[in-house]
Amino acid sequence: MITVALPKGGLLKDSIRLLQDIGLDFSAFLDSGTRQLQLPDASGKAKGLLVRAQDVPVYVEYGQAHLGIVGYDVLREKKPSVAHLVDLKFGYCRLSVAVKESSSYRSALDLPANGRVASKYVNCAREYFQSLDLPVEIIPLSGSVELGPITGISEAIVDIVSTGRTLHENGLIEIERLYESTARLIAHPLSYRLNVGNMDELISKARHAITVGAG
Ligand SMILES: Nc1ncnc2c1ncn2[C@@H]1O[C@H](COP(=O)(O)OP(=O)(O)OP(=O)(O)O)[C@@H](O)[C@H]1O
Ligand SMILES: O=P(O)(O)OC[C@H]1O[C@H](OP(=O)(O)OP(=O)(O)O)[C@H](O)[C@@H]1O
Repeated sequence: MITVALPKGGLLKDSIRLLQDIGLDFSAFLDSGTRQLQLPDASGKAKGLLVRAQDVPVYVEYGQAHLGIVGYDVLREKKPSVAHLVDLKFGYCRLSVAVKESSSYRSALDLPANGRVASKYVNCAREYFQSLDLPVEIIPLSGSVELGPITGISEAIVDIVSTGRTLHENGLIEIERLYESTARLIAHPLSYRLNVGNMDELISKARHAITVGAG
C-alpha cells in the first residue's frame, strides 16, 4: 500500500483535488467532524497522513510516506533528500524582501550593513544576503513576520507574498523577489526507484492532470 503525506492548511484542498484526479480519494480529511490524522483512501489502495506543510518532506525523506505534496519554498529552505517529481502549479507565492513603505530602502543593497532581517525562511534569507555580499543579522520568527519592521526588531523581512494584501495592510512594500513557489509532488528516492505501489503510474497521471488542467 502506498502512503501519501498531505499538507494541512492552505494547500490541503488543492492537494486533495489533485489526488482525486489521479484516483486517490482523501476527501474524508475535509470532513469537519474528523480529527483523524491517518486515513485510508476511499478505494483502500492508499493511506494518507495529514501533517504540517513543513513536515511533509520529513515523512517522505524518512520513507514513512512514499509520496508527498509540499511548497517549493519549503524544499528550498529545508533541502530534504527527496525526489522532486511534478510541479503541481497550485499554491503560487513568492519569497520576497519587504520593508516599511515609509523607509528609504528601495532595493536590498540599500539596507545597512549589519542591519537586521526577520524571517521564517532563515536559510533562504542567509543565502540571499550572502549572494549580495551584504552582511546582515537574520532574526528567526515563526509567523506574523510583517511585525518585524513595524516594531523595529528588524529593518526588513524575507517572507512569502501571495496577493500582497498582508504587506499592504501593514504599510510594507516588496523591494526584491528571491524566487517563486508552487506546490510540488515529491517522493522517497528509493521507493521511487523501486516503483513502490506502482507509483510511476500515479506520477504519470499527475503530470497528465496538470497538463489537462493548464490547457
Ligand atoms: N499566502 C500564503 N501564505 C502562506 N503560504 C502560502 C501562501 N500562498 C501559498 N502558500 C504555500 O502554502 C504552503 C503552506 O502554507 P500554510 O500557511 O498552510 O503552512 P505554514 O505557513 O507552514 O503554516 P503552519 O506553520 O501553520 O504549519 C507554503 O509553504 C507555501 O508553499
Ligand atoms: O500576500 P498575502 O496573500 O497577504 O499572503 C502573505 C501572508 O501569508 C503568510 O502568512 P500566513 O497566513 O501563513 O501566516 P503566518 O504569519 O503565521 O506565517 C505570509 O507569511 C504572509 O504573512
